[in-house]
Amino acid sequence: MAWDEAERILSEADLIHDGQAVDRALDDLASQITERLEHTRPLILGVMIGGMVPAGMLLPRLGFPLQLDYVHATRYRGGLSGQNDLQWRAEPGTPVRDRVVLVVDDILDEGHTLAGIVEALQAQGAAEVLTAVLVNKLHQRKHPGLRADFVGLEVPDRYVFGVGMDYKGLCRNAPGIFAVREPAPATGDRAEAKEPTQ
Ligand SMILES: O=P(O)(O)OC[C@H]1O[C@H](OP(=O)(O)OP(=O)(O)O)[C@H](O)[C@@H]1O
Ligand code: HPA
Repeated sequence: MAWDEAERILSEADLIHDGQAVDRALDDLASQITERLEHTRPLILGVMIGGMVPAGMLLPRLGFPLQLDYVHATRYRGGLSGQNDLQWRAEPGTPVRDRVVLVVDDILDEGHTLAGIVEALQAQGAAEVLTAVLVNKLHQRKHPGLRADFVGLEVPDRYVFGVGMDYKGLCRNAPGIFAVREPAPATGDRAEAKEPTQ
């Protein structure tokens, strides 16, 4: 774990969206999701690990009956660049057949994670699969045609962390959304993430 490095990264990072902006975005997401899903008895699936923070902040803002479960699929696995394969660590425990499903994640970056999850849920017979992300990263490297149905905030094409998003497994608890100041490998870069020495 990169504890010393994370402390330095956190102290030098640029604040992109503060906690109040995050709260406003979650309020806005909640009203859009309510309008679309309140009569559908949806299954909400948080995407572990990062999605647990925005999902936990979003759910108390939803005032209609829903069911909560999770999936765990990871592409970055503690690094700063995504691997080609999406590694499944937990499929949904709740059957999705004929259900309206809302997948909640922290960030839509290149979109391969959400695309893989949506494809798996559709293959399992979900009636409809919708996606909500706290942040969408702005760049032109998206999985073809991939966009989230509900987006809270936009972030620039920099490595970001906070409100669920990690820097090498740490800093998910930062109360706003921060961008790493020092140059980091672009997330589209397939190079191995450099692990720090302790
Ligand atoms: O749009 P993409 O480029 O596919 O990246 C987005 C995904 O990457 C992160 O997950 P990660 O694999 O880092 O796992 P984590 O949730 O444990 O941080 C994030 O939580 C998204 O699920
Ligand atoms: O910029 C990012 N930050 C944290 N996790 C991520 N997963 C994909 N992109 C990012």
